[in-house]
Amino acid sequence: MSLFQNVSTLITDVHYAIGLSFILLAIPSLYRIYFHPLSHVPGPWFAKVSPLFLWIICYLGIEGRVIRSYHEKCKTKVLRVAPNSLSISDSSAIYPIYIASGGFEKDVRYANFNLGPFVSIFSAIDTEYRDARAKAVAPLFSQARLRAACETNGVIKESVAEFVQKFQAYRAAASSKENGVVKVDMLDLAARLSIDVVTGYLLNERYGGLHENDSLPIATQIKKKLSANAFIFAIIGFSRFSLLPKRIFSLAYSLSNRLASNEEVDRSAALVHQFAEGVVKRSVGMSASEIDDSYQGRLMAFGVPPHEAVAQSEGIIFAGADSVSVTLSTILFHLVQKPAIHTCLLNEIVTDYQDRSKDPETLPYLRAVVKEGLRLCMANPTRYTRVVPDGGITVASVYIPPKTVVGCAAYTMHHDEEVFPRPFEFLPERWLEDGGDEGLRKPAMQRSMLAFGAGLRGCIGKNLAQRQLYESVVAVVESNVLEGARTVQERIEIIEWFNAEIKGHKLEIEWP
Ligand code: HEM
Repeated sequence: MSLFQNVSTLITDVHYAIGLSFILLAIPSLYRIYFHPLSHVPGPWFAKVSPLFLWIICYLGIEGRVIRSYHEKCKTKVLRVAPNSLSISDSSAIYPIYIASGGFEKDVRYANFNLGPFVSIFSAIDTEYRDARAKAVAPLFSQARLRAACETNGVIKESVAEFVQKFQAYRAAASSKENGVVKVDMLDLAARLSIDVVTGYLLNERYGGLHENDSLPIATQIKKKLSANAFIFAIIGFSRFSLLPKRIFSLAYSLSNRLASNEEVDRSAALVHQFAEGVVKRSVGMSASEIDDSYQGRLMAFGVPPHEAVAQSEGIIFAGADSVSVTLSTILFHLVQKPAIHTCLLNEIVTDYQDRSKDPETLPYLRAVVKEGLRLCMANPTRYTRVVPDGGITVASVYIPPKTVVGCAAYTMHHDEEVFPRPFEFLPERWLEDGGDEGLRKPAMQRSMLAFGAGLRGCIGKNLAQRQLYESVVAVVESNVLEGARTVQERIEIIEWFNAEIKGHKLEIEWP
């Protein structure tokens, strides 16, 4: 055979191969666009043919804003975001998906959140496994126990008071430009408070976030970040892979760990692990009443072995500490940017809350501020995914067949312009009965709030988180520590992974 014949056979073979690949790709793509049981649901064509689009926006941390923009572009409440996955922006779907009869089952992506070999309350798909553990620890989140922790000598009360003292000391140093320090990072301070509250309240021993650098000069303290941060940010960061199928996830996770192996993360994870191991060790041999009083004690009394109790304790430290600190620092950030709101809040506290006889949640303006903070904070901005059971459901007149993965996202719900006009602005007044529209919007706003998720698999720590938020906002506002401050960043920018990351890991303020 001549060289010419060889080359022309090769070209023909390449043509065939390209043609064949094209057909192999085109057939499933055409099926997914025109014949799939979800072919009637609007969405961009590339999302219909492959999950790659969803994986990429998840990885890049832009899932919330991109999906919201496609809901608007396609003018639909039910959007196809992957061949078998939908985003829903209709608040009437929250009840059937998350609440009725315990809600739909979590989808397999939650297995990517397991604590290594252990399944957590959060990552469990099997509801029996989850319910047994959740039942063991549920009494710890009762309002009566929380109220006691907010009274004098209670762990929440004490931690919040120390947080404000630290804030005031940092302010004094930054105002006098001690050793060149001029800014205070509220996110870091809030993280220190939150880890101390969640550990002190649930594990009966404070991690020591607020005091870990007390021996250092104040200017050095201000510059240093919480020792558990690197561990927390590493967990947040790996959720960028959370939508991948388990096998690809494990591969991507171990590869990224190897490439980005980092001593700081290892040191930080070891510190949190040592702490959790310590509290579990000290719990072995506790009295019955002490067991009753701690998260790890209750889990072990239920039958969880100590090494699993260590992992579950690390899991709850992460779940509790990060989201509350993001929410608290978001609220404080807006109070700095809008001093008029700070003044209204202070007036309400001075007028109606001096004797501390009532529950802070009954103060209308304070409640509005906290609600608006929860709306905007985006601690968990993306879809809480669930699987449609047999029989399917109909949402906004769109039939959704069984086995479809569906989810509502706080980013889409909380930024719905029809429900929350000027959705990206911090406007607590919108929650007041006399907030300009006689409270007419309020029922729809309430229905659209998803900060803590909804139903049985909604946030187990909601009461604890809210208590800490109310106590801290009152204490900060009363202390006047924010007076005269201005924010260094103009706005809060987040990376929209399953747990949001505040860009740059800081929310700084200064006193010019
Ligand atoms: C402002 C603070 C918080 C926010 C915004 C928040 C948000 C959420 C959301 C949205 C979910 C449901 C996710 C889903 O359906 O996929 C959730 C679940 C959960 N949260 Fe929170 N959370 C906060 C504080 C806490 C605290 C303080 C704790 C515990 C100390 C906690 C522990 C959990 C656990 C264990 C679950 C899983 C519940 C289950 O699946 O049964 N969270 N949280």
